[in-house]
Amino acid sequence: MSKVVVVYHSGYGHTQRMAQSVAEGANAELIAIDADGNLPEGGWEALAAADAIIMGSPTYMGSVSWQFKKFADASSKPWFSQQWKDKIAAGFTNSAGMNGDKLSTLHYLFTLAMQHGMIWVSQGLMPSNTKAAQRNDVNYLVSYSGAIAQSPSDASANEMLPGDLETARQFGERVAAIAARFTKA
Ligand SMILES: Cc1cc2nc3c(=O)[nH]c(=O)nc-3n(C[C@H](O)[C@H](O)[C@H](O)COP(=O)(O)O)c2cc1C
Repeated sequence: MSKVVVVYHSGYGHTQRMAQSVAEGANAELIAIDADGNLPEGGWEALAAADAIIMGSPTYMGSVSWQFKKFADASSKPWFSQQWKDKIAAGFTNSAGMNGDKLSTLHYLFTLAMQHGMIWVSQGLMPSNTKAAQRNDVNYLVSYSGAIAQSPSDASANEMLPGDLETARQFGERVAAIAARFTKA
């Protein structure tokens, strides 16, 4: 069985809920980047042992949070020995706006994965974009590059929409299925 790790930062809990849904779908280990931008003990080792790494950050000012960026810069250490090369990679983000420049964040995560020589997995879900579309449909926000969610700026993490969380769960499932194809039995 392949090992999937979800590594994420969340300032106020919304992206954490999304990360939990992704991890549920992928049957993955969750690793939280803390408020100082550091991993818990054993975090780097878990990433080194993973077949797939799914990275998540809230969108802050059109990109990842500084805590996630600190983690990304610290990943230059495994980069030196090409530790993550040929691992499966994927990304997700959450922000207050329906758009809010979330794609910039996904592009940043993609670029980080490419720097590491990883293999990027797309969202892979059909868009819900017809006149009949409902806010709680899967992939209502219509992303192709990774999973996205939207939390109004005055909504608590408990109010994350079930459609966005289900989108995240199905995304995790997809990444795990792709990782399994790449993992030797
Ligand atoms: C410093 C900061 C910058 C933000 N920038 C954006 C932004 O560029 N686009 C957006 O849609 N929302 C933005 N937001 C709103 C957050 O993305 C939103 O509140 C999100 O749910 C926070 O996720 P978290 O609870 O995981 O930290 C910003 C929030 C903060 C605190």
